[in-house]
Amino acid sequence: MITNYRVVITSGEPSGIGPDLIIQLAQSNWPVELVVCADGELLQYRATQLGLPLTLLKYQSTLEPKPQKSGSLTLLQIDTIKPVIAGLLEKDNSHYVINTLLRACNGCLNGEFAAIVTGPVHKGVINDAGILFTGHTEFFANYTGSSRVVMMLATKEIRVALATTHLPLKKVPAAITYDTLYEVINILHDDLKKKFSFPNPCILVCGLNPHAGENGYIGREEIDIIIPVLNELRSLHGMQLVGPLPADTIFLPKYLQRADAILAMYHDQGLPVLKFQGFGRAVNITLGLPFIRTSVDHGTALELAGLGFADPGSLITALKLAISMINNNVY
Ligand SMILES: NC(=O)C1=CN([C@@H]2O[C@H](COP(=O)(O)OP(=O)(O)OC[C@H]3O[C@@H](n4cnc5c(N)ncnc54)[C@H](O)[C@@H]3O)[C@@H](O)[C@H]2O)C=CC1
Ligand SMILES: NCC(=O)COP(=O)(O)O
Repeated sequence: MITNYRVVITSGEPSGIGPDLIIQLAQSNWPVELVVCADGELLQYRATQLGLPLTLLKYQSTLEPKPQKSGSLTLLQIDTIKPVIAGLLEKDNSHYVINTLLRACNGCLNGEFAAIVTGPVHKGVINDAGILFTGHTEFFANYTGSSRVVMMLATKEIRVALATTHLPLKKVPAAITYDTLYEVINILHDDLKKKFSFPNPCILVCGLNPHAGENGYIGREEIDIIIPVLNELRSLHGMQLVGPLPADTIFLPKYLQRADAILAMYHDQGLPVLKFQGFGRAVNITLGLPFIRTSVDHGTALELAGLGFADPGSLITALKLAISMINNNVY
């Protein structure tokens, strides 16, 4: 296993559970150096609230990366703007959140970090601060100039990718164009091969409308867009694409057993099933970025911050997946 590299972790919303989870993560040895983009004072204060030991080591990019010892984290200091109170949003600290993302992203682009693992942010409060923000996925895509990225959430048992990400529901149909869907399936197919080692992945594709449109009587997107894209990709590249299938039955075990991934047309078509099946141990992965990015499957859970009830399972799984992707040399 390659161990001499650094993974950068962002704290996410400072008043949420992100800091708690990172401190919990630090209670084990890790084979790689964990560089946390966060405010050290915030982490120390939260560690005291949680009653957990924490030593912060100053990040020095010129030193050789070292495996991270239990009870410690390497700190890349980013200052919060206002005092942080667990559970209480403060819009001015949104600039802190964005600064952590920018620093971590730049570090991935310049080779300082082998992967980024993100803690949960609060999209609403970032917008309250006057910063247009719909999610990390779109933020990293824009910042890196990636023309198209794909959000995929995965447990050990299922992988659910999304054709559209954080969009108001009424904008979804217009966003599912021939070109978009074509690119999304290409990225998904490519990454399932390269990053998840499926030699000839089988992707099940949801319809957009109830009953996948019922032959056009309950919507035409299947006939006008989805079927032509699937046909083209099958005939040009020999992809194993099944569908469009009705989204209400696509997750039945008999379909799932042949699927390497399910492609849902929109956020709440696919993610409720995934979260019902594996909340707390799923990972959110952005496909199509120039670096590895994994994240938690949950949000900021403000009501749990600082209390010691937040489950670090998803963050731990996200970090383990990032490490295994680095070791499989997927970039
Ligand atoms: N990766 C990210 O940055 C994500 C951010 N969000 C943001 O989080 C904010 C809150 O979103 P919600 O819809 O309330 O979802 P949420 O995931 O924060 O909370 C949903 C439920 O799950 C529980 N929960 C969440 N994480 C938990 C954990 N680690 N351990 C134990 N229980 C946990 C919460 O207490 C709550 O009952 C929103 O602003 C949303 O945009 C949501 C999802 C992902
Ligand atoms: N439901 C997933 C989510 O909201 C996280 O999105 P992102 O911030 O990773 O883009």
